[in-house]
Amino acid sequence: MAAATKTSTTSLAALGDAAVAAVRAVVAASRVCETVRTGELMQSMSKDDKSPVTVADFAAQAIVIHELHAFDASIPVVGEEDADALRGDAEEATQLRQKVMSAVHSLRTDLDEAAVLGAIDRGNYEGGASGRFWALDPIDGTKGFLRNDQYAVALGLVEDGQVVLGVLGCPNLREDLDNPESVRGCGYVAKRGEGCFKFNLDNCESLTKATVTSPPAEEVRLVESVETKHTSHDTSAQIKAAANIKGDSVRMDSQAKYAVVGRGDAHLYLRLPRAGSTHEEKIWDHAGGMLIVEEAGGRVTDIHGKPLDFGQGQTLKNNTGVVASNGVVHDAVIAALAEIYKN
Ligand SMILES: Nc1ncnc2c1ncn2[C@@H]1O[C@H](COP(=O)(O)O)[C@@H](O)[C@H]1OP(=O)(O)O
Ligand SMILES: [Mg+2]
Ligand SMILES: [Mg+2]
Ligand SMILES: [Mg+2]
Repeated sequence: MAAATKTSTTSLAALGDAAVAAVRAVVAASRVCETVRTGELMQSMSKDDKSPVTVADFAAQAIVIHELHAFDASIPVVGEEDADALRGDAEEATQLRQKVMSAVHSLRTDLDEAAVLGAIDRGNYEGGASGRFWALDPIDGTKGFLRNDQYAVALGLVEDGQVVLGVLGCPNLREDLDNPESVRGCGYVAKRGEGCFKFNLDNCESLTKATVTSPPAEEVRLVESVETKHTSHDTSAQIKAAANIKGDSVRMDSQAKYAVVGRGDAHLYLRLPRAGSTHEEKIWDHAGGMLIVEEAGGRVTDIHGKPLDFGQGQTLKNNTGVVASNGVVHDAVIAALAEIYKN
């Protein structure tokens, strides 16, 4: 890799106050998640939709929203979690609540139960096409987190339906996908019109520019979900063949997939609805990651080539699936998808 030049490094402060607040909040939450993942506080439960949520999801949402509120209390938050499961005297709720408090206190001893539950529940905004709001996934890829695999703390700032700031904390991601010895704990921040930057989660004040890369067909690498319910692996194999993409395929949980495309380690991320799926993608699953890839010089659309529409409430109801790429392979992939999905 080329040595850093003056133009390829910058300070977090140069991206402005909202970026500073967002990055510091994500870094703090990433720390708490790692404390839970590697310590004694892990507990998970199943939500109504059968997806898992853990002590760390709640603690991370509390930490991020507390910090964002201190930055600007007037900006509402669309967050994935709420505190219902932590309230009341039932044994499971009490146990979970105590562990969430211990997780938060590993970093912030000043927050009491009311502050923590209140912060979590402040993430109840419905979103929409006008005004500003944060979209927060306190742990994206909870299944990956539980497998000690990839997960991300993901945050986006949406302004009149457009993502203007994106931050990802990927505590279990190494700096180089091809080097298992490389440094672990990667952060990313993108500001609309100002580029995409990477940082080490241990030092978020110093940023290095991140850009997509465009290798020959033999080296174009696909990233896709580990979970077979989240994407069609069969269809992605067909797309690779049709679009002349010949590199390897890497399966990885969470928005870490956007991060590896944005930094140039992978070149195409496909999220392809399975036949008959009625799943609407949530805005917090894409807001942060999408801007990381776009500002790194890549392209992000749905499977029909339409831009993702973040102004429709909590879900991307006007979109189907996601294609994120280095830009160069994008049109061929969309053409191949049109052939496959017409049937
Ligand atoms: N049936 C589903 N189809 C697509 N995505 C899903 C589905 N169920 C949950 N998800 C969400 O998919 C994302 C992770 O998927 P992947 O790791 O495959 O990219 C997460 O945001 C997860 O939520 P969560 O934030 O609760 O982990
Ligand atoms: Mg979830
Ligand atoms: Mg998610
Ligand atoms: Mg989540």
